[in-house]
Amino acid sequence: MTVLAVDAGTTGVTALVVAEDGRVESQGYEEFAQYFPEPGHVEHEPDEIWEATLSACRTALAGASGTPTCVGVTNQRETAVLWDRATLAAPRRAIVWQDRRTAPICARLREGGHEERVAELTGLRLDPYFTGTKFTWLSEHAPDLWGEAGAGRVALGTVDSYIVSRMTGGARHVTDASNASRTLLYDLSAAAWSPELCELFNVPLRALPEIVPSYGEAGRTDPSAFLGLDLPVSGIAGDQQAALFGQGCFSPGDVKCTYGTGSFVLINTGERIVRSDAGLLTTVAWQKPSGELTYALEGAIFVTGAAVQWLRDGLGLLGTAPESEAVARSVPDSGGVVFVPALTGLGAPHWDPSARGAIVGLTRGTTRAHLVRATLEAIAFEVRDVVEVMTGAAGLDVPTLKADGGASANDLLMQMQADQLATPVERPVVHDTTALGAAFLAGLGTGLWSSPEELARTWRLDRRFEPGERDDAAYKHWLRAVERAKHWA
Ligand SMILES: Nc1ncnc2c1ncn2[C@@H]1O[C@H](COP(=O)(O)OP(=O)(O)O)[C@@H](O)[C@H]1O
Ligand SMILES: O=P(O)(O)OC[C@H](O)CO
Repeated sequence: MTVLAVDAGTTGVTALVVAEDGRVESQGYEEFAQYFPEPGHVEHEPDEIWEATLSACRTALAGASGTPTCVGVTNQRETAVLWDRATLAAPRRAIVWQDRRTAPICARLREGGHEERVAELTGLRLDPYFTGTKFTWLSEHAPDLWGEAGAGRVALGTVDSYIVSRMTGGARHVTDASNASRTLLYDLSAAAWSPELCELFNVPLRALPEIVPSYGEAGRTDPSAFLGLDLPVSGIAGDQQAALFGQGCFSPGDVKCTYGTGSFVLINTGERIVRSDAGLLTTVAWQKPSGELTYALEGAIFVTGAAVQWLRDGLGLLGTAPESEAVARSVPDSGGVVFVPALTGLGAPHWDPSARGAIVGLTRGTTRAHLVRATLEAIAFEVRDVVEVMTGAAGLDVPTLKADGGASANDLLMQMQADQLATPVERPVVHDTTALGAAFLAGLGTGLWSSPEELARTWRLDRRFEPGERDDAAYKHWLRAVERAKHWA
């Protein structure tokens, strides 16, 4: 028996067929376009996300031994999507989590004295990252659509809700608690949409999805909409929470970092809602079918792998992202170059939407290899900044870091990370623990697996990176450069 897992990420969609023993039987992947209509704006075409989902699933299913028994969905979080409830067509592009256009709305709400109450209810902060102010922006810039949403004809949601809606032929409009907890509209303690927050952000509650547990049957795929398949959709979670699950971080204190477009460090805090005033977010990790919630503290870094992608696509310095490793290894250090990849502002622990990227320390001797190496170092520094907040202000212990995601394939980056943290970094055989986590949730949801403990036994170590010598002088340069990147736009 197998499970089909769909990971609709920021760069593209991955589909895995996962066997009962946790092995990946087959996979498919399809990139989709990124739209940057104005500086600071990042958009996706929902139809293209759906087409990429179908294509990735087709490839994965073609390599699988039989028909899967259920489907799990995981997704880039916070991205605001709208679609017509009857036709499922999207009337406009989605506003992506990285989009900074709502910085003025956040400032307005802050000036209005709302920040403390929003943080108290949601565990989040007033930052353009989250869905809430993206909806507010739409209400102000697309009033007709907002009228349609209020009348129940247009659905509002995140990428998980959109995909499940498409898979079920429009029969289900749902999201899970982990995704809901990223919207600024979810009351963490009440475990429900907050009417107070919906009013503050001008969001019609009736247009929002029903919140369901992260596993258990949430709907069935419609064969005419989804590749002829009639399967239960039995797992849904935001991608970072799914990765925490896929890494087997089931116990309080377990920590993982996923290196994708951005990097997200999550520590399981069990049944406790732990709050941080040092730049970490409090979030739902997952919700069991019984309703019981597991929470996490999160450090969200917006641009890590995307900086490598920018070297490739924006500057043409690399042919492929994996090439960054050999190019960086061709020099012993970054030659004094420091790159702060604040290309979409800064997230944890700084939270400055007006920060912009900075490259300092250039000389006539600087080569592309130095800049590429400085980019990998920047990723390790950014994660160190977040882990230092976890172990310092938040008083948590991080004895090892479990790493996953596309950029975790980079051995040099992983070694830099272990050195910078002075902590071992462990990478599992399956780097794509996000999709694996969605498969685990879906399989638990249908009884294919009986407990998380059973799943934990399927975790296999690929490589452990032991900490070596760390360059504190380079880190000091990094901290100075970060200060320069702040308050730029
Ligand atoms: N070997 C590598 N070294 C450095 N970066 C990489 C490597 N492979 C992929 N990446 C980066 O990782 C990102 C893709 O990882 P993935 O986990 O698929 O991201 P997402 O889920 O955000 O779409 C891209 O931004 C890419 O530039
Ligand atoms: O698509 P990813 O893997 O970069 O993850 C995006 C996050 O969910 C944003 O919060």
